[in-house]
Order: sequence, then C-alpha cells, then structure tokens
Amino acid sequence: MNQADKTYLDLCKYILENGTKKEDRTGTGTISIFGHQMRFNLEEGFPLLTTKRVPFKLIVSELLWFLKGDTNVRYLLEHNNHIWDEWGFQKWVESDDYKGPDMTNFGLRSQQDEEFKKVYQDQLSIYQDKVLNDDEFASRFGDLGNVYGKQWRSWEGADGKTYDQIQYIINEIKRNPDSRRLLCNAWSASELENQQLPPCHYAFQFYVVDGKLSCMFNMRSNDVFLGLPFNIASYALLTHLIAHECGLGVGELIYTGADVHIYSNHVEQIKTQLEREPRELPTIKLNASKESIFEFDIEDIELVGYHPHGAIKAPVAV
Ligand SMILES: Nc1nc(=O)c2c([nH]1)NC[C@@H]1CN(c3ccc(C(=O)N[C@@H](CCC(=O)O)C(=O)O)cc3)CN21
Ligand SMILES: O=c1ccn([C@H]2C[C@H](O)[C@@H](COP(=O)(O)O)O2)c(=O)[nH]1
Repeated sequence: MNQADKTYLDLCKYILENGTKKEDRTGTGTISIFGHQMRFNLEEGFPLLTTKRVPFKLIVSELLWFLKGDTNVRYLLEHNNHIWDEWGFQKWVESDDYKGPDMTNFGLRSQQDEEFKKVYQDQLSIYQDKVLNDDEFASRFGDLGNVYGKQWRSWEGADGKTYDQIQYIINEIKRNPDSRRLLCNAWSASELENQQLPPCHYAFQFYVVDGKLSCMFNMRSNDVFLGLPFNIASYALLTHLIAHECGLGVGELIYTGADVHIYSNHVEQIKTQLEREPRELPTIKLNASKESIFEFDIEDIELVGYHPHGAIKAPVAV
C-alpha cells in the first residue's frame, strides 16, 4: 500500500472518530481537530492521492500562478482552472458596480436552492466571461488582492521595497544549504484587509541534508476533503521544482495543520473514499532543459503512472 493515501486516510478516520463539531465562517459546519502533523517520503513517489482522482493540471496551473507572482484569476481561467472563481466573484457582487440579482451568501444558497443555483450560475458565467475579455473589469474584479503570488514574489517591506522570498530561498540553498532561514511567509497582519482570503498555507520552510531537499508547510485552516489533497501535491511539486533548479534530490514533505476540518457536507464523500484500496503512486517528470523554476510552463511538468479511483464530487464552502 502506498503510504501517502494511508497517511491521509488515517487522518480522515481520526477526525471522523475524534473530531468536535464546530461552526465556521461559511455557515456550513465542520468536524474539526486542532493540531496535526503528517510526513510524506517524496522518494516513494509523488503524493497525489489515488483513492480519488485529483485534477493534477489544476494543481500545476495554480502553483505556476503563485510562482509568477500573479494574483489575478484571469490566468487561472485561461487555463480552465476554476478553483478560485468564487473568491473573485464575491469581490464583484459585493461592489457598487454589480447590478444583477442579489447574490448575498451565494455559496450556501446555491447548494440549498435549485432556482437560485441557476441564477447564480448565470451571474458566475458573466463574471468569467468579463474577466477573460474585459481588461478593465479583470484588473478590478479578477484580482484577489495581496494573496500568495504577491506575498511570495514581491513582499512589501516596511522600507517600501519589495522582496522576492522564493528567489531568496533558491539563492540561499545554492550558497548555504545548511541555512535555517530557508523560509517563505505569506501571513501579513497589515494585509488581511486586502486579501479576498487570508492565506491558509501561510508559511513553508526548506531543509537540505545528504543532497536532498525537504519541505515543511504550515496551514492555519484546512479543508481536508477538497483543499488538503491539492495542498500536499502543490508543496510536493514546489519541492521537486526547487530541488531540480538546485541540483538536489527530494527528501520529505512535512505537513503541519492547525484547524484541520471536514465540512459536514463532505462526510459521505470521505466515507466512500475510506472504502477504497490505495494504488501505486505516480511519479513526476520535469523538463530537464529548463533550469530556473520561473521558466516552467504547464507542459514542462509531466505526471507518470497515475491510475486513481474515480473522482468524488463535493461542494466548496465559500
Ligand atoms: N472551503 C474551501 N476549501 C478549499 O480547499 C479552498 C477554499 N475554500 N478557498 C480557496 C482555495 C481554493 N481551493 C480549492 C477550491 C475548489 C476545489 C475543488 O472543487 N476541487 C475539485 C475539482 C474541481 C474541478 O475539477 O474544477 C476536486 O474534486 O478536487 C479544490 C481546491 C483550495 N481552497
Ligand atoms: O489552500 C487552501 C485554501 C483554503 N483552504 C480552506 C480552509 C478553510 O476551509 C477555508 C478558508 O476559510 P477560513 O475561514 O479563512 O479558515 O479554505 C484549504 O484547505 N486550502
């Protein structure tokens, strides 16, 4: 059995058996635990879950979006990636510019009311269309604020200068791999108001030993069914990309989560997944002719040998 699925499924089981019912910002309700760590050996394979199909291309385009320093959902839409649509849409419908039908609390209402769902989907497709085709609209309502891309690549210092935390890490790994400062921080107390969603994975750190690169990432809040499979694969991919540029192998990926929760409307899906037998993990192949991680495009990243169980659908809490 592959250890990555097992480690994930053990967490799911633990939450179902020991978690506490807890209300949350979205009004959905969760079963939650506080404080959990998991370790994934990246040499055993690429930790993309096999007990449900996880859309790898979406993980790649989201990570490349962060690495470009981009915070506008237009890039994601151009790559058919809709995982951030709701947070841009929210910015539009809460603005004075929005003149359409009332979209208050659209996330929950679209799950409970079929009539409303149609009206919502019409408005969402208007939003998507405008972000893709109207530059002015996109710059106002496609931008999620100072979210990951901005914080990673152009952190604004108190001195007014911007700092590229990813470039710093890469330079340091090459110059001084024993450094204990190979860290990127996305949480900024002064930016919370300027972010459509404050960072959930708020910091990560690298560690080099025996020619291998390991990574630890921290999450303040984690949606175990929809978010976590993406988060694990995304940080695994980031570790592979940085190792590639720095001429290192890969070591371990370590996850540390704080409020780790299963939404009440994901419980049945998780139970289905728990019944499935894990399969062999895939591997990842990076285009060897690309040196800098900032040169990578989607087609430079290939997933090999992924034969998962089928996808399991679930609504996202907004
Ligand atoms: N409640 C919540 N959970 C999250 O995981 C999450 C947020 N909000 N807000 C911001 C981002 C967006 N992320 C998301 C959002 C949606 C999916 C999702 O629906 N995934 C589906 C496939 C979607 C598709 O194919 O378009 C899945 O089956 O994994 C995953 C991650 C992670 N984050
Ligand atoms: O990468 C991500 C981004 C978001 N999430 C989840 C965690 C929570 O369920 C929500 C955020 O809501 P808050 O009220 O701001 O905590 O999104 C995730 O799991 N992974």
